[in-house]
Amino acid sequence: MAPTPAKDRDRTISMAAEEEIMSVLKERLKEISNKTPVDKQENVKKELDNFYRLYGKWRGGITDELIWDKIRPLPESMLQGYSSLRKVDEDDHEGISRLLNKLVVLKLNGGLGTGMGLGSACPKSLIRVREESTFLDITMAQIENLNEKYGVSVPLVLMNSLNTDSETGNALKKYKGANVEVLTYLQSYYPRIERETLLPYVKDYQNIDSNEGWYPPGHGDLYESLYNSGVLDKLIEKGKEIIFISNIDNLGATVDLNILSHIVKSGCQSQFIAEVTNKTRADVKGGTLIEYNGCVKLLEYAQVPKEKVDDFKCVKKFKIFNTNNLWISLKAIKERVVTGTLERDVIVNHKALDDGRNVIQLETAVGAAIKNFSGAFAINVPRSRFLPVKHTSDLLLVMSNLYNLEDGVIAMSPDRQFPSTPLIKLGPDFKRIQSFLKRFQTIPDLLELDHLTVTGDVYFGRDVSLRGTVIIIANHGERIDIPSGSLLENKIVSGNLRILDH
Ligand SMILES: Cc1cn([C@H]2C[C@H](O)[C@@H](COP(=O)(O)OP(=O)(O)O[C@H]3O[C@H](CO)[C@@H](O)[C@H](O)[C@H]3O)O2)c(=O)[nH]c1=O
Repeated sequence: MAPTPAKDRDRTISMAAEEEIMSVLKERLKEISNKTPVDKQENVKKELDNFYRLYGKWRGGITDELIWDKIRPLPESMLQGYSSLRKVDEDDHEGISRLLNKLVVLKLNGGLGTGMGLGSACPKSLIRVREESTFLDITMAQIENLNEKYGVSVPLVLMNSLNTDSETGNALKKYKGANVEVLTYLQSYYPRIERETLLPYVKDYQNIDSNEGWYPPGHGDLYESLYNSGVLDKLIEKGKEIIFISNIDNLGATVDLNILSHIVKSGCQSQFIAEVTNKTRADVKGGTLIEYNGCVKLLEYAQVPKEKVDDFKCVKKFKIFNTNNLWISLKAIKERVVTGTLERDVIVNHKALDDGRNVIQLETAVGAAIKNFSGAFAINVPRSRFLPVKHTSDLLLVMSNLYNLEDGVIAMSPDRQFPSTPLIKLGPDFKRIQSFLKRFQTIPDLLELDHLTVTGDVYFGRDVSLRGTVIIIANHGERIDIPSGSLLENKIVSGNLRILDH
C-alpha cells in the first residue's frame, strides 16, 4: 500500500452538502447492487454497505489529521521482548500438536509483482524467489512440513484479490495431493471516488477486475471479507482458535511455536499480537506502532504528512517497524465484525488514472485493528522473522548463499559471521526481474558483504565474490562487466570495463 498522503477532506463543504452527498451515494450504491445478478446480490450488498460505512467515516472526519506532537513511543507494558517468552519444549510433540491444531495460517495474497516489473497478470506469490520455488511453493512446503512432522492439520488460507485469484487457483492445482488444506477467498472491491464529484463513477458491478472504477481496499478488509466469505465460520467450526496472518512476500513469517504457545497458555486473553522488529534504515515504506491519545495505533507511511517523512524515517525516533505478522483470536474477529465494532483508520489514497481521471480510494490496513482487541500488545521479534521481498535488491539477498532453504524455512546461513543483512542498493537497470536476472550469470557470494551499491549498465560473471563495501558505478552510456571468478573486497569500480567473447 503506497498512497500519496493528502488532506483528508475538503472542509469547505457544509453539513447540508455532506448529508446530500451521503444520500446520493446511498442511492448510487443501491442502483449498483440492484443491477448485480441475483446470486451475487447479497455479497455485493454487504461489500457496498462496508464501503458506505468507510466513506461515512472519512466524510465525518473521524480520521482527522494526525497531530504529530501527540505521537509517543509504545509504552513498555505494550511491547514485550521475544526473548522473554517461555520456550516451547521441542521434544514435546504431543504438546506442540495440541497447539498447532488450534492454528490457521493466512497469507495476504492480493498483491501483484508490478513492483518488480512483472505484468498485471502475475500474482507476486508466483515469483520464483529461491531456486525454482515461488513464495507460494515455500509457504506450502513449510505448512506441509509442520503437518507431517506433528501429525496435525494446519490449514492455509489465502486472501486473494481479483488480480490474483485465477492465477493462484491454477498454481494450486499441482498441490492436489499435498497434506495441506488450502482455503481461498476473495477480498472486497470498492468503487473509486471521483475527486470532483466525491461520488463513484461506476454504475454497475460488471467486469470489476478489468474496470478501473473498482479497487481492492487494502489488506484491512481482511476481517469483513473473511467473515462474509463464510471461511471464518468454517474455521471456527473446525475448532481453530488462532489465526497467524502475514504478507506472502515476507519469507521470515514462519509459524513460531513460542508465540503460539504464549497465546494459548494465556487462554487467548491476548486477542491480538503484532510482531514488530527493530527499525533499520532499510525500513521506510511500512508502518510502526505508536501510542496516540493514550491508545495503541498503527501509523502507516501513507498517513505521514509530507513534511514529517524524514522524521518518520528516523530510526531513533521510531525504533520499531511493523512486520505485519499478526496473531489474532478467531472468535474475537467474529465478535467485532458481527457487532460492527472494528475500527480502523481510513487511509486516503489520491490517484490519477490512465484516462486522466483524478480519483480517491479509501483503504485500511490489517494491523490498524489492533486497538479494538483486548490484551493486545506487540512482540519485538528478531529480524529473522522479517524478510520481505519488495525489490530486486531483496531478491538478490534471498537468492544468494546468505540464506539456506529447508522445509520451506529460509534461514540465514551459519557461515555468515555476523547476523546483520547487507545493505544493497541496485540502480534502475536492475529494477525489473527480467533485467535483474540477465545481469547475473550466477548470484555472487555475499557471505561477507556489508554494503553493495550498483548503478548503470553492470553485468556480473560467474562465481563472483563480494566482500565488505563494494560500489560499482557504470557511467552513462558505458558498461561494466565484472569478470567471472573475481573477488571484490572494499572496492569502488567505476568507468567502463567490457569483456567480450571471441
Ligand atoms: C493493498 C493490498 C495488499 N495485499 C497484500 C499484498 C502483500 O502480500 C501484503 C502487504 O501489502 P503491501 O501493499 O505490500 O503493504 P506494505 O507496504 O508491505 O505494508 C504492510 O507491510 C509492512 C511490512 O512489510 C508493514 O510495515 C505495514 O504496516 C503494512 O501495511 O498484503 C492484499 O492482499 N490486498 C490489498 O488490498
